[in-house]
Amino acid sequence: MADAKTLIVPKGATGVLVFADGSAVFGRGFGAVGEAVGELCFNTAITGYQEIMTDPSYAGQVVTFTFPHIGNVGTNADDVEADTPFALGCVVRQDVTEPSNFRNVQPFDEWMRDHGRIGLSGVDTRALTRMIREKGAPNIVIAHDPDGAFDIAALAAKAAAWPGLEGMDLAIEVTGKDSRLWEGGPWTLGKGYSLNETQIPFVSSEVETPETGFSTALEANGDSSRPHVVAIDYGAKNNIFRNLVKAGARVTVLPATATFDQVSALGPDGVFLSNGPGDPAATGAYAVPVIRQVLDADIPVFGICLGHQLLGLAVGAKTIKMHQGHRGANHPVKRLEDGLVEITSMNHGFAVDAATLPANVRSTHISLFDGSNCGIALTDKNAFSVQYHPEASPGPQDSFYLFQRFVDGLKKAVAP
Ligand SMILES: NC(=O)CC[C@H](N)C(=O)O
Repeated sequence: MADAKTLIVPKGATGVLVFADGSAVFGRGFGAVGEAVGELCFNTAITGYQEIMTDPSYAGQVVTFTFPHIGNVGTNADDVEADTPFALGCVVRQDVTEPSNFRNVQPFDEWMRDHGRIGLSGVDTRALTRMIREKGAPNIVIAHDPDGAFDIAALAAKAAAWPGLEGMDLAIEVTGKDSRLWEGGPWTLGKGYSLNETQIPFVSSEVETPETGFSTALEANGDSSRPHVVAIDYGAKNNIFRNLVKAGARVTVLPATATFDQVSALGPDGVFLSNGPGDPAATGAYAVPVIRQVLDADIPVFGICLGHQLLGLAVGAKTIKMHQGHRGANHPVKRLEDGLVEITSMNHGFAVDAATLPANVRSTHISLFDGSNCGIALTDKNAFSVQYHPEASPGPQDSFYLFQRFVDGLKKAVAP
């Protein structure tokens, strides 16, 4: 890493990461030409770069992949967790090569370019990861210019001026704007995504009416013998909804700003709180009052990641910004009820501070990497949440049981 004052852009460098202190890491740019400012984090997953790039929880962040070969299987229309990438860009060790996979539709670098995302290759990602581990996730600018005409001091000033993720509500920017009915279960080889027949007829993807809000959704949403989960979308990964369907639910998705009246008008058997980007405390300003009303109404609740942090805030706990966060597909988590270890998918930079949990909330899971809180359950209500990602995508599917546990609990609730 070189100092800004002595910095000369090396010959052939077409991409750069610039830090707020003026230091820089050069490489080769790919994908979109331009620059973006955000937080740099690292992800240790070996597979699933397209799911990672399209996870809305990465809004405001640039991902450096520790696995050296990224892009080598190209991209396709199925391996996406949202309609578009949300990570601002990525940093990789090897240059992106010609895709080699029967599922490839478009090379990764073209896909990045078409979606306005900046890539940087040829970087010593091990050194970068060690630096983040030691100093914490930094604010950076990533830039790509085929002529290598970088004004490092100006880019460093932009990185320094960026306020950082703490205090930033990004859920409001990435949430779906309309209510929608979710259809379809998980992907299988040769079949793609299953369309769950009991979820049909699919009447409309926009069921909001100006007078009644979302109240027409219930009739529209298929088989009423399946428990109805109303999912609040703070920046949800699609595979969460697919897993809820697989577990037997029918799912209506509402925007992050949905009011309690809009939620309850749908007659939910359960409410799901999704993952999402940014600082939970900032999103909590409007999300927490709604979640408290849901809890007061004794509607069962399940939350994942940001949804976990928001449930924590709703019961009176505090959230904290972590030093470097957890991002990868191999994170061991211990289930405290019986000591079972789940290997999990993770993506978070904030956490629930277990020391602030009130008496009626127990810690259910902890990280075996650093002992941080990874799950909570209320002792006096049917409400629980986990910090990690049981929907995988990418990652192991050890924790699918959580979807089943939630939906089975609702079936009991709706049984005659
Ligand atoms: N995946 C998520 O939901 C992330 C939650 C939150 N934005 C965090 O960084 O901790």
